[in-house]
Amino acid sequence: MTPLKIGIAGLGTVGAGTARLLADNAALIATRAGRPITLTAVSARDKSRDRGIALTGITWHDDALALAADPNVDVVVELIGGSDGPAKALVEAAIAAGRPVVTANKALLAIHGTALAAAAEAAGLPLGFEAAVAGGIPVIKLLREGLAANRVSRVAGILNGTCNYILTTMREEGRDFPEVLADAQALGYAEADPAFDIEGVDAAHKLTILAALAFGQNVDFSAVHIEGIRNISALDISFAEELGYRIKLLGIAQQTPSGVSMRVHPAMVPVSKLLAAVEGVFNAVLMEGDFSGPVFCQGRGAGAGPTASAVVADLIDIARGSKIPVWGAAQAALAPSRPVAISALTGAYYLRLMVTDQPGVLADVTAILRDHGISLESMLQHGRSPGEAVPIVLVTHDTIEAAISAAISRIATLDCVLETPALIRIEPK
Ligand SMILES: NC(=O)c1ccc[n+]([C@@H]2O[C@H](COP(=O)([O-])OP(=O)(O)OC[C@H]3O[C@@H](n4cnc5c(N)ncnc54)[C@H](O)[C@@H]3O)[C@@H](O)[C@H]2O)c1
Ligand SMILES: N[C@@H](CCO)C(=O)O
Ligand code: NA
Repeated sequence: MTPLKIGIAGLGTVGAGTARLLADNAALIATRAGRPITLTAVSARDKSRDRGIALTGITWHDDALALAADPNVDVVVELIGGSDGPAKALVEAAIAAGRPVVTANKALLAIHGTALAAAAEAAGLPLGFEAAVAGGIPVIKLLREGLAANRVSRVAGILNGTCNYILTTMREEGRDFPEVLADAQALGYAEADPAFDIEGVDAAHKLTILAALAFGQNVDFSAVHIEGIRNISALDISFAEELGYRIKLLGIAQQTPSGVSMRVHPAMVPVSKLLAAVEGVFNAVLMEGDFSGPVFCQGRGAGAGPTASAVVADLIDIARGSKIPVWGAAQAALAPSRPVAISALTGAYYLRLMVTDQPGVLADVTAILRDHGISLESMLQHGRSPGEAVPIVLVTHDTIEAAISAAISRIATLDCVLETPALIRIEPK
């Protein structure tokens, strides 16, 4: 059978992992794809680096753009990364040259996904991106194909392996944030700039992609409310535990009467929920279809093996001649997104204050909450240290975010409040 010839740009964690998988499972892949999938060309920065993969007989291009024009390449696999620059130029050039593209680049798709899909559709070419969201979990296929008959009301997930690994390790081992981040980088989980992980941007790229598929809308990264995990302290992790929650960085896209609300932020997840038990580098996504009911999937969200698994799944689809629309419907059928402001969100909140331990503090704080119509479910304070700084935790009943934000702005100005208050949204029980 004629092989499908692959050119890979970028031989880092994912690129080298993909080359390894194509070699190690070649016979099985050929059987399932109906023909061999063969690596014929690569482009990377450093030709002399040992990546543990054999590159003999494979064409080396110093310029990744040359892959798009190489007559010995049928499919271009973009594993460089970055929303613009060489990754975007390569994907555009490959489509213009009539080559299908597979990419793991969520930043590129979240920002330029509409234009790239339009170009691919006009050229009648597949554009695969299973690896871009939740690594080895086949969540793109699940939403676009498995749940294609459903009206989806909500997608919620743990979408960043680095953050979940950091939060899990901080809780289990009581280690500090920077030290655990260095581990995640060494394991190949983090983005080239790990700020994308810890600031929630990477999870927001992935949520943008999931929301486009789930709600039949164009990608709209700018509509996502984004908060990362930089300010999550060991103190909040331990209070969460005491209250029966785990702190997770969640990405949530939800249909509301006024549009699709999209947000990424740390959340207190009740320990009884499936998402609370997803630990380490694992990702998970919970989807609600009107006929399917809830669908939950879990797997490794980052790292060479899981991500390569998703890249090669897309290559097998292409070898099989699959013709699935990039975003699950013709480009013309997709709607613009209708963003919903975070201030309109309703839910319960965890509020932790560092205050001076003195009479009247709680009365001042609760008076402000009362003035904003916010009622309390519970309160925690441990021990007494008169005149010293102590943490107090307040858990609210459901309230509108605009009210709690306004209340916190006032609480932060009280003399007895010593630090910026910590506010964490609570997922429903
Ligand atoms: N690491 C993961 O777990 C993971 C998981 C899912 C998706 N991704 C995505 O996969 C892509 C690659 O990530 P990675 O972790 O392998 O990154 P990486 O930094 O390990 O690898 C990227 C490689 O691209 C090379 N490169 C840079 N500019 C180039 C150019 N102009 N031409 C050719 N090569 C060039 C770099 O030298 C580097 O080796 C990114 O889009 C990332 O977001 C990564
Ligand atoms: N940096 C990403 C890689 C997987 O997309 C993560 O940690 O989840
Ligand atoms: Na995936």
